[in-house]
Amino acid sequence: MAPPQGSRAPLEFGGPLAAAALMLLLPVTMFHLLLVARSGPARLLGPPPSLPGLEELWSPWALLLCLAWLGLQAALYLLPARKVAEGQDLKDKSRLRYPITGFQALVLTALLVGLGVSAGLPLSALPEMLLPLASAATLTAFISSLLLYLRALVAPASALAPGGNSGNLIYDFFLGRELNPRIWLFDFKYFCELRPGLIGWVLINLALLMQEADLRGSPSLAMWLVNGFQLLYVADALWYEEAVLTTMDIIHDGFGFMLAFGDLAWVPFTYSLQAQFLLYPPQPRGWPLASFICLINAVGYYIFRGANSQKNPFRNNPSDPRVADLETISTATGRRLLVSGWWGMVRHPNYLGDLIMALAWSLPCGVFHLFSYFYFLYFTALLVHREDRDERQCLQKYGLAWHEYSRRVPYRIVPYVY
Ligand SMILES: NC(=O)C1=CN([C@@H]2O[C@H](COP(=O)(O)OP(=O)(O)OC[C@H]3O[C@@H](n4cnc5c(N)ncnc54)[C@H](OP(=O)(O)O)[C@@H]3O)[C@@H](O)[C@H]2O)C=CC1
Ligand SMILES: CC(C)CCC[C@@H](C)[C@H]1CC=C2C3=C(CC[C@@]21C)[C@@]1(C)CC[C@H](O)C(C)(C)[C@@H]1CC3
Repeated sequence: MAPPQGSRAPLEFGGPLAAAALMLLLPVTMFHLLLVARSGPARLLGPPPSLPGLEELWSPWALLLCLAWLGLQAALYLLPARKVAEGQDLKDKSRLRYPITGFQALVLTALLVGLGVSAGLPLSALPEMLLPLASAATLTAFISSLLLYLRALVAPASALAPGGNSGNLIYDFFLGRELNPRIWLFDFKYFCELRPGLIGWVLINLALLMQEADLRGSPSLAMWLVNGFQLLYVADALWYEEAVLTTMDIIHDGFGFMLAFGDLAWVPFTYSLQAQFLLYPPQPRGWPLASFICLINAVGYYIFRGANSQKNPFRNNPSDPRVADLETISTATGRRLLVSGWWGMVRHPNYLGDLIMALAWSLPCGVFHLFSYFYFLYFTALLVHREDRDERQCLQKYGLAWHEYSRRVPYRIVPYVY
């Protein structure tokens, strides 16, 4: 049921036609990249590799593995939580509760995988299954989005997201209609955003590292770097799990195809492209270069973590001693905006740190292969677009106060550049 005329949010992502195109283009791009990655010298802009047969693209075992993975992560989500956090205020001023079990899920998954490998589980065979696994994840995302769309038909208007309820079936299916679809404490969007895809990503990376060890006797330094950096990123996301409750995806976006596909398929299969790339050909890296790349990653992480660790406590409790000294401006909504610290440097310091890390993840693959920079290029486009969406949402929320913030902090992501 669409909200009454007049209360509809402006269409984002280019409207229904672009949403339809994206629903086709995103899976096609993902499969293209997976095929290119295993085709020897991986060329991003080269001719598409020949299409594999159906038996290479689909396997019922891969679907079973995918569902078992989701089942395992769901079971770990439901384990007794070290903490139950509250989300931000909803329209009716109530707050939802979220179990904080992400890091524990990562550690338990690592223990289970460790036990499995020592009992003979052939983890290094996983990369051979990436294509059918990606097909299974795409199908799961598609069916989940369909069920979520149907569920939203009977949801009360108060449960719907600000966007994603235009009345256009394709657009709403893509963006997602319900803001927080959940059954009791099991919140589907929160679960998918942080668990199966992120933990699946580092598991694929680990399997690629083990495959490289099988192929060459030991993993290369470049492979260690990519694995280490990305494990740090995922472990950080799960350690600071609560911080995801103040992100745009949880507060603003509905749960539809974009996030379901993004979380379940796009993240594990395209975010692991650098490790996939590193299997062919070997990329010898010396320690001086490796140390420099580590330094770039450390700078990115420092900015990313610093910025998110200022915004999140501030949003939960503005008088939190960690942020109480920061300068703020008031807004007509009663909420304040940080104008000093990281948020006084640019308007999206967390994006800046994230982008610097993205660069550090590609550098171990060398500078001659555009393919290994796919993540960096895609991520730059994603964050520039996301920043633009957020800017419009904040302008709508905070009006004059946002203009004042933009005047005081004129750069969006990169100081003196953008
Ligand atoms: N690896 C990946 O694929 C991706 C990673 N990310 C990362 O996820 C994280 C979250 O991103 P995202 O949700 O887009 O953005 P933010 O975490 O920056 O959240 C934006 C919101 O923060 C609040 N805000 C903005 N400016 C201020 C300020 N000066 N003071 C206080 N609050 C402010 C506003 O919400 P309000 O005022 O209503 O609280 C705004 O809508 C980022 O670190 C990003 O890099 C994001 C996308 C993809
Ligand atoms: C496929 C489409 C083009 C877009 C899909 C976008 C999604 C892949 C991303 C949207 C926001 C995300 C976030 C993270 C992962 C990628 C998606 C789901 C995040 C969980 C990564 C780890 C970070 O520490 C974070 C801040 C917790 C991120 C939150 C946003």
